Amino acid sequence: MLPNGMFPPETDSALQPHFYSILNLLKDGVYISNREGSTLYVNDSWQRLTGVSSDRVLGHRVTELLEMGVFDAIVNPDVVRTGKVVTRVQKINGRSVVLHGHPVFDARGRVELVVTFVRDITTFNRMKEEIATQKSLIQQYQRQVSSLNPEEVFLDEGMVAVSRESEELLHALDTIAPTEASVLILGETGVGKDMVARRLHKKSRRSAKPFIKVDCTTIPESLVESELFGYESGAFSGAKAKGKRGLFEDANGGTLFLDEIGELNPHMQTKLLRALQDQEIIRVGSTKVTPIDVRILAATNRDLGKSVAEGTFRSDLYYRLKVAVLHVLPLRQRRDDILPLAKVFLHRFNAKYGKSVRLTSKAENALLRYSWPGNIRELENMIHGLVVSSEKPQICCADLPVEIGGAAGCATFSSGDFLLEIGSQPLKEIVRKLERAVIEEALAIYGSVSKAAEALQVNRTTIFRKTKND
Ligand SMILES: Nc1ncnc2c1ncn2[C@@H]1O[C@H](COP(=O)(O)OP(=O)(O)OP(=O)(O)O)[C@@H](O)[C@H]1O
Repeated sequence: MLPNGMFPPETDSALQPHFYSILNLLKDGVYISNREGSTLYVNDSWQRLTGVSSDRVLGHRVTELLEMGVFDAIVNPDVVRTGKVVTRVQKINGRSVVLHGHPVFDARGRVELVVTFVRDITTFNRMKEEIATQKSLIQQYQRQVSSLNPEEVFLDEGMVAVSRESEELLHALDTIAPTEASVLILGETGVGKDMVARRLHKKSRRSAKPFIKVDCTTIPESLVESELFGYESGAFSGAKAKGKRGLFEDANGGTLFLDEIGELNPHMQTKLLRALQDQEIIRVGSTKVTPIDVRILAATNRDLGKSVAEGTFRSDLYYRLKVAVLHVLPLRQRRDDILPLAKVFLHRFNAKYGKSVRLTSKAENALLRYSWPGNIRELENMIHGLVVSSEKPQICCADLPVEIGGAAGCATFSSGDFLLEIGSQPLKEIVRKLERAVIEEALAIYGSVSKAAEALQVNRTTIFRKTKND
């Protein structure tokens, strides 16, 4: 292919054929031109990569080939001018190739040849494009999903934990979860003890095994023992003929969550303590011992320490259960969770009933001021009720149950209250918020944008503009 004596000039002509066969073995394409730019040699890989036969280029100058449109980029002139390696991307026959042009100097140090290595990057480019498309699709989906409801999507398994207090609880929970320790979960009714227990299980090494919840108050006292430990055939009248496994056996390998443990009678407290200490149970009516491997979580809204002091709860069981303790605070002691929770519940019930109800800022303030004796359950039920019964898109203060709206003084509007509520802020910001609160109130009262606009003597676009989300 290369005329004898042309390349490389000093190479012994006997070695030249070997030299070319080596170049032909290369995976990368090789393209050689002289300092004038005439094409001297292309190897087989170059022809394969570009789909251009050697006849079309050999003997032609690279500049001519550029003009003829065979290439759209060349490196030869720049390599000759600079004496340095030059890199370019070239489109040839619809394929993208990357060129690395290397200078070969003569004895006087002049660039005599340019050896260009050619690598196909079409596939690489296509993959890059595909990745970019996938990335933008993912971003698009993320935007869509987050616009549906940011809190619901980004909070772990629907568990809202925005306040510092809740974050601390989650941190403690995640630390305890992977251990085998029994955990006592304390907190008022409706604070989320059940949710905490489920998360403890989920984050533990037992997560693939059963999570069994027992509400100690719902099992009749006479049946607690047989429910927990099971029974043998004929153990008592009304028992199944074949006998029955108890909840301890059902939970084997996993977690048993004893809710309302403070309600357990003294006899059962003793039986439970024995099961926990010995890691084995005996079915009612049987003498056979069955080993069990169960992690115990227990919850109560009672002050168990007091029950111990009063002698109604066994102290040894109490200490056996409280290897680790998690206090779930009442909602009034973690007020930063109130509005995120309210939004999650609004979203959930709006979706369920096909509505798009939202709270006015005054109504939100009322929620923040209320003491929530029934905690998260009370908030959830209240939002449920509001969504179900609301005929308007906005829930204002007056729509809230009296104990909540009344407590916040919703019936009257006072600029003094408003100032106290929002604290020190620039006047412009205060006016903007005040304006928005008035418009929201009007929307809630009049039930539609047109009617509110008419009442406030502005046009509809003003209402939309001033109430759009910040
Ligand atoms: N952090 C949270 N994020 C979202 N929802 C929550 C959270 N905590 C509790 N809830 C919801 O509040 C309701 C009450 O929670 P849960 O049943 O866990 O409370 P509890 O303390 O176990 O109540 P009880 O003392 O009556 O057994 C449930 O519907 C639960 O899904």
